[in-house]
Amino acid sequence: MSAIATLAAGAVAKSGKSFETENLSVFYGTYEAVKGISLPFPKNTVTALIGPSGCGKSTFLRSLNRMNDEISGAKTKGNIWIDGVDINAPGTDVIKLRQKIGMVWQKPNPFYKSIYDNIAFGPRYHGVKGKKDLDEIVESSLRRAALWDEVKDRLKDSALALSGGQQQRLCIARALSVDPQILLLDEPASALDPVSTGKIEELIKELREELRIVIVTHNMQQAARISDYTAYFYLGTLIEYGRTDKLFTTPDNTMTQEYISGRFG
Ligand SMILES: Nc1ncnc2c1ncn2[C@@H]1O[C@H](COP(=O)(O)OP(=O)(O)OP(=O)(O)O)[C@@H](O)[C@H]1O
Repeated sequence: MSAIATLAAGAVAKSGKSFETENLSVFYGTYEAVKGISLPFPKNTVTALIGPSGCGKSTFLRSLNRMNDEISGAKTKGNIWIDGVDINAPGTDVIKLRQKIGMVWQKPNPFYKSIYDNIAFGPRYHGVKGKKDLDEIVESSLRRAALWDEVKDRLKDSALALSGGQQQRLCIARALSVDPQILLLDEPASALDPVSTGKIEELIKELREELRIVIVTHNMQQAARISDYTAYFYLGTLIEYGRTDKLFTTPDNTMTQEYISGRFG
C-alpha cells in the first residue's frame, strides 16, 4: 500500500480507486456549490476543470486535498478516493494528505523568506534536518520547476524579489519539495504575462510524466494545449467529461459546445 493509503486509520478501503471522486457534493451552509460529481484522475494525466464563473470549479478542486476544511460552514458529502481510501474518513492525517496532494493558487504566495527557505520549509517540517539533504531537495525541486538556472546564484535572496512568473514557479517547486503524487493548480497562470504563462504550461506538461495534475482554468486555449481530459462544470453540475481533443472538437452536449465556442458564459 502506498503512503496515502495509510493516511486514515480505520478507513474503509475500496480497491481500484486510485484517485477519483464519487458522487461528491460540497455545501456552504445549505447552498450546494458542487452537486454529486464523479470524476476519475488517471495517472500521468492533466485534467482541466472549465466552466463559467461561480460554477464550482475551485470549490471542487479545494475539496480534493481538504482545503475546504478551512472554510467555516463548508461540508462535503460523497467520496474522494485515493489508493482505495476515502480522504474524509475519520483519522485522516490532513498534513500528510496535503503533502501528497500539493496545491498552487492563482496568486503566487511565497513565504516572506529566502528562496532556499521557501523550498526547505516543507521538508524541514516533515523532519529532514541535514544540510546536504536539504540542499539536494532544494536543487532538485527548483530544477523540476524549471527555475534552478535563474536562481541558483541567489538562493539566500528574498523570494519576494522574484518576478511574478518566477514566484509562481517557486510555489510549484515548494509543492514539489515534499514529493507529492498529485498537484492541484487553481488558475496558476492567470496573473502572469504570456512568456511566464508559456513556461508554466511547459512545466505542467513535463510534470505530467511524474504526477497527476488537476488544473482549473478560464483559458480555453490553455485547457486544449495542456490537458488530456477536460471536465465542463455548470452551476455545480458536471455537464461533460472526456478526452480534451474530443471535448473541444466534437462535444456530446450542446451546452459544452456553446461554452467552448464562446457563445455562452
Ligand atoms: N467561502 C464561501 N462561502 C460561501 N459560498 C461560497 C464560498 N466560496 C464559493 N462560494 C460559492 O460557491 C459557488 C462556487 O464558487 P467557486 O469559487 O467554487 O466557483 P468557480 O467556478 O471556481 O468560480 P470562478 O471561476 O469565478 O473562480 C459560487 O456560487 C460561490 O459564490
